[in-house]
Amino acid sequence: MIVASTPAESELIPWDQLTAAATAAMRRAYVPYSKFPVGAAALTDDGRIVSGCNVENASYGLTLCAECSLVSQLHMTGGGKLVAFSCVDGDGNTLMPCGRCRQLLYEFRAPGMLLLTVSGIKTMDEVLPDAFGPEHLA
Ligand SMILES: O=c1ccn([C@H]2C[C@H](O)[C@@H](CO)O2)c(=O)[nH]1
Ligand SMILES: [Zn+2]
Repeated sequence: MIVASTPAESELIPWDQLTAAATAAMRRAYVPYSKFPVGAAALTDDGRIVSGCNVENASYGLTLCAECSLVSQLHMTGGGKLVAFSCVDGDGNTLMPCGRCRQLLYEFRAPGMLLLTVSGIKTMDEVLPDAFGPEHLA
């Protein structure tokens, strides 16, 4: 199992590989409305890289963020938890996951999951403090 529990351990994460996978996924985006392609990639706790792109819809609110597609791929390719996450826009620049996607990622985080953000490598707790999760369901 791969676990990087603090930002100090982030050198264990193949960030370049994740960003390359996110960029490849971004090129598959379906974005006729926003024209804003997004790609996301994550390392799983058994060493896979899963990725996703945004898929928009004529009913704009039904748009799937890249992270939705990533979580779907996580399950379709064997499940597990996410150890590290990276997300890019159409220029290949690091992008912050939206609020809804932070919640999606929280559900499938491995302990100590790290995110590459516009302001450096952060923990899930830093980007979604005091999160609601399955542990709160009685
Ligand atoms: O974390 C995010 C933020 C935005 N988008 C997509 C949704 C929409 O298609 C486009 C513009 O918001 O970017 C994502 O895929 N992930
Ligand atoms: Zn989102």
